[in-house]
Amino acid sequence: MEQKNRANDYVHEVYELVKKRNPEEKEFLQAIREIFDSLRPVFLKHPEFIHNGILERITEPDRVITFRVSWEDDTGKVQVNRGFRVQFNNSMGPYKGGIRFHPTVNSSIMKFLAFEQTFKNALTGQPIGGGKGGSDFNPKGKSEREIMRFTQSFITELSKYIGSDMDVPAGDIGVGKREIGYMFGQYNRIKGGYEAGVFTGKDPNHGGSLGRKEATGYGCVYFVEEMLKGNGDSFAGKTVSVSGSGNVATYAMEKAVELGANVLACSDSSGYIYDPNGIDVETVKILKELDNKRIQEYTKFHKQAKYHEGCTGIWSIPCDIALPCATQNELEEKDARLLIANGVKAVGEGANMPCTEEAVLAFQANGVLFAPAKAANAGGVAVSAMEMSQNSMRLSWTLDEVDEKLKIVMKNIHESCHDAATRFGYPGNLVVGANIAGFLKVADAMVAHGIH
Ligand SMILES: NC(=O)C1=CN([C@@H]2O[C@H](COP(=O)(O)OP(=O)(O)OC[C@H]3O[C@@H](n4cnc5c(N)ncnc54)[C@H](O)[C@@H]3O)[C@@H](O)[C@H]2O)C=CC1
Ligand SMILES: O=C(O)CCC(=O)C(=O)O
Repeated sequence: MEQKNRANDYVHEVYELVKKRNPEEKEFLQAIREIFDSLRPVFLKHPEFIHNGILERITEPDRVITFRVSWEDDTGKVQVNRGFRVQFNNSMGPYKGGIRFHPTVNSSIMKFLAFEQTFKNALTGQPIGGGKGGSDFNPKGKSEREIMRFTQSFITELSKYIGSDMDVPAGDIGVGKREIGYMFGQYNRIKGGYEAGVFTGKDPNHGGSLGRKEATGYGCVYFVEEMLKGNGDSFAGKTVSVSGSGNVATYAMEKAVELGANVLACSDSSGYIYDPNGIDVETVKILKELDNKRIQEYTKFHKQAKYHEGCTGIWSIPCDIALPCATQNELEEKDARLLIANGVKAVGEGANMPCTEEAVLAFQANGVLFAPAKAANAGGVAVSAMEMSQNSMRLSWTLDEVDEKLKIVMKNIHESCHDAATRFGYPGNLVVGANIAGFLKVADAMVAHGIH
């Protein structure tokens, strides 16, 4: 009992400390609470983590780099944005995590993403630490040249802090292979060499890995399929709603359809489409990947489909499986309650922290199978780590080879989450399982590396 109180007090005290130090950072504090809620049983079994001040240290980033990004728009006007890189924890390997270009980017969002990334990356079983970066630059409405000039300016400053054994950025919202190409080109230009492994998510024709663009979405569906299998079920014949229509959403839809599901709806930040015949993923790819169009345009090619303004309306459509693949806190408690009332069986988080804390609790309390982001969307970074391996070995694996490895990684992550949940007294709770399994790996490494 005394030990239990000590574990509870420790978690509570450190949370209060983090809150005091980061009072305005609501997304960061949300991500901290989500992990802390799972960790109490860990400190009962591992008092050495308390003795080594692991929670105090693991919640403070190694460093946060903030910088000015000046660039000239097409009219010759000087524009200034703010750039970030949060190097959160490198106990498991070089900092690794995407770069986000979106007007909402701020310190809280960067820190929550980098914190989550630390545990996600540990779950993959690959030697990568946690980081994340980005800028409040809005790529919407910018010309190709403006995007290039901005990206070059961004990486000119960031190049001082990254490197293939130091910190390896990749894409995220608003950053795909085009932007990674500009960053890679500018980095090599500044350094005067060719450092293949300094970025991942590169074009497979020049240094990237086949299967990277598909990996997060496919990986999410592989994870959910494992979770369903554990409950005697599968994607076959299920109805699915997928929020977003970007990189993660598109390939989650593609894999779900391949496994026999009927994807009925997807969205973007303006609204959602419902197609009673099932979403035609090739049309979404053409609209989004090639033409950069709004999802509304889908209805021009598929007359039976309906477009609705407002992105959260997508959760009012009855479905068996919901895959939120757009952005943080996009699925709130009211949306969860609608999905539950309409009989949803499983939820898989393709985006980072897309469900609010209240939504997650509602799903769990109502017996909905729930696959948390740091496990379910780890396929992208796992294939990024494979890209780093290929770059080091100076060879390229085939798409089938990468996909086979991805399946194994996702199966292993599911197994370790499932086992950790059982071992620590929360059988079937993959939120607790993912938090504990990821935390144990990072905490063990931090103890081994001494206090610093
Ligand atoms: N790209 C990757 O490999 C990985 C991405 N993620 C996460 O997945 C999420 C999506 O990232 P990407 O697909 O790469 O970005 P993206 O930029 O390719 O696509 C984002 C999509 O979400 C839509 N969107 C934005 N806000 C929305 C909202 N409130 N409701 C509905 N749609 C909205 C956008 O219109 C766009 O279609 C993010 O949370 C990201 O951090 C996680 C792991 C890896
Ligand atoms: O591929 C990577 O390095 C980063 C992926 C990422 O940003 C994420 O997992 O959220």
